[in-house]
Amino acid sequence: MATLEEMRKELDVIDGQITSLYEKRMEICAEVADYKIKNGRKVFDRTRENEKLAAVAAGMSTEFNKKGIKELFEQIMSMSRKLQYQRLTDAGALGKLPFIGLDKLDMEGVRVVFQGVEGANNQAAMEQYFGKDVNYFHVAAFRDAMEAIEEGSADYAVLPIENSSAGAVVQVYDLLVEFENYIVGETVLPIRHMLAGVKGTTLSSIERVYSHPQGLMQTSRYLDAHAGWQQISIANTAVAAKKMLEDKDVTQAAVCNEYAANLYGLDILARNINDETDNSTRFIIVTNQKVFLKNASKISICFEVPHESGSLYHLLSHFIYNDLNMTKIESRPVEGRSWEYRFFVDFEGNMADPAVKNAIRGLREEAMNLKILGNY
Ligand SMILES: C=C(O[C@@H]1C=C(C(=O)O)C=C[C@H]1O)C(=O)O
Repeated sequence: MATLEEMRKELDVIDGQITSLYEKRMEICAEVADYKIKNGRKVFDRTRENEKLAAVAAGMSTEFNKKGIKELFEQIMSMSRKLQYQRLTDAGALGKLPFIGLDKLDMEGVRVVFQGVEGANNQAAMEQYFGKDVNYFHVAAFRDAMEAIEEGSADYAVLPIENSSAGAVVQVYDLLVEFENYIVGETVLPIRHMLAGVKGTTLSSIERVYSHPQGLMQTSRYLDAHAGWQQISIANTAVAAKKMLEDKDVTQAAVCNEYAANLYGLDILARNINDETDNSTRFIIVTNQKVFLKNASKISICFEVPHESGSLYHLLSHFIYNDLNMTKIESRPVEGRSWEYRFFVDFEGNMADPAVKNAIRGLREEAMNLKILGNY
């Protein structure tokens, strides 16, 4: 039997042949790219790739090798496509993305919509982004806010997209797909619960505490330590704060944010009483124009993947290959197609950057229904 050293020498010879054949193959792929640039052909040809996979598998004698050679050729062809996208980018053949770059967002005299009532966290987020003097109105549902910007009764909507402890606001993700509206900004609001009452209220005068069930739950450690306080659920934290102002009763207090406490002229009796100290919500700023800030640094996209093994893996390779840092991935069911998913990906980058154009080009050809949700 051959020694390990002898077997390794044999492998080295074979690997030398594979590597030089790989280089030769890639040179031809570069010529294919030039042909495609000249003739306006797409890089990705799924039929040709499937035929190739079947052909290489047919040449194998065992099931194990059939599977292995297919995996290997999937990788080889994926590299071939990436080389071709690169050449298309270098040749300036990527075309323009249908988004207009702006130096700054139009903030003059704009009208902003948020969902909820006066004093809601959505309003606090809006003021954090647009300033206190902004012209605004509020609506009952997230969908109403999307409709308001789509039809132009508002220029921007402020919508919660993700909470640091509760996770994604899934309705907003689905609405971003449904509406032709785009993300142009984001703002993160710390959610801090306060105990607030009308002037004269003290910790010892309180008998009842009102808040949204979430507000009561998120502050249960603090509230439960006061055995004599009855905890009562109410529509939301801002409504609880408003009730304190209306009732002017020192035997009751509200769990609400500082913004609502100030809005309704309440005294804050205890600050930051939430069990989790680091509780914040990320809000997006949405408009109906396809615009992006020239200094934008984050892109949100979504796409559906073909129902085949390895398809998400292949699509995500466009980020890795183009050195783009993915910051978030979320999935949602595709309506009307049970067990199929739409993926939402956030990554760092600007649309004017060739690496981004390159990745988007690849994703657009290889994924289904790619949508750029915004660059901000
Ligand atoms: C090289 C081509 O481009 C792509 C890459 C392929 C490959 O590397 O074999 C096959 C089909 C295309 O998706 C081609 O169109 O032939």
